[in-house]
Amino acid sequence: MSRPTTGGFVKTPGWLDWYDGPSRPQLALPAGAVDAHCHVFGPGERFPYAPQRKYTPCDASKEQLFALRDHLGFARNVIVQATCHGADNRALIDACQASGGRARGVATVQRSVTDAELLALHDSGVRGVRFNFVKRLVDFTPKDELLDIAQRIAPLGWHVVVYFEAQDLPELWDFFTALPTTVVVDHMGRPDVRKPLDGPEFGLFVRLLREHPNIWTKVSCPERLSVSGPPALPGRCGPEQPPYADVIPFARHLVQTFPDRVLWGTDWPHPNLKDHMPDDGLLVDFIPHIAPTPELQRKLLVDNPMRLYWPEEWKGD
Ligand SMILES: O=C(O)c1cc(C(=O)O)oc(=O)c1
Repeated sequence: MSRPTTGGFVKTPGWLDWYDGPSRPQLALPAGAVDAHCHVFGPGERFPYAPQRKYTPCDASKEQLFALRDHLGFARNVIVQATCHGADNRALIDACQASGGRARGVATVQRSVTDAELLALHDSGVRGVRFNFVKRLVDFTPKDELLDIAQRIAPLGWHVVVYFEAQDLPELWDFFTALPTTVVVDHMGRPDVRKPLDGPEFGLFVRLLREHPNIWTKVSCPERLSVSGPPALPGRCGPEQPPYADVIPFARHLVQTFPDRVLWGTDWPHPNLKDHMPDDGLLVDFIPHIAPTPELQRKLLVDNPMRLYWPEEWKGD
């Protein structure tokens, strides 16, 4: 079934809609598990997409996100502002407010944001800002503006989420390591998984985390990073043939080396995929391949996101 986009918007040609009727995961998620990277899109008629966006998605509402959360067995969501909404955080705020405390948000703000606006975002559940360096998604923002924003949000106890491609890390290194907050790197810094795990490119990323204890990463989006599959689709993968096998060594290395600084998320509704749309239930079943023990799974899915997003409720040590 083709998903609509409302409000007079037209989906980007070739747009892949999110997967209809995902399977129920075989993995029994630990109690209180958090999907720490997902988005809401619109609906466009209520929350229009930003004029400067680089793509127009199908709508993906908060009700649909919360239904997926319950179906997969997650307790909570961290909703990350998608670039198609620019710095207009209304859809994100609406979703956080409607969640009954079960969703936190990562917003996108401009330098012109006022202190009162930041406090209102905090009251809605926002706990971080996102800086995006992926050229196909955003126009360039000068680094001094971003640093200014980071300095403004630091006193609120917020963190910075960054999204970039592996080949751009050398140029971004000094900026990232100067940030005054916890820094969370989206999607493992997008490694090229055809390159060796112990090669210079991924090695630089591992060094970034090793030398900077304030830097965390999301071991998410194998469906974006995989080159040789197989995809997380019914009949295409299984216990003997895990999905996205070429991504597993990279993600597992990060989980095992930095078990207290990794997060996991579905990335639903999976913007801009070109090849296939994963079954989100099978994506959850990918987790044991990268976090092979119950303890690693608990840190990845409960302890770490709770410590970062719900510290007042986190009872761990
Ligand atoms: O790779 C992407 O296309 C992508 C886009 C967005 C966004 O548009 O915000 O977020 C993501 O996490 C990933």
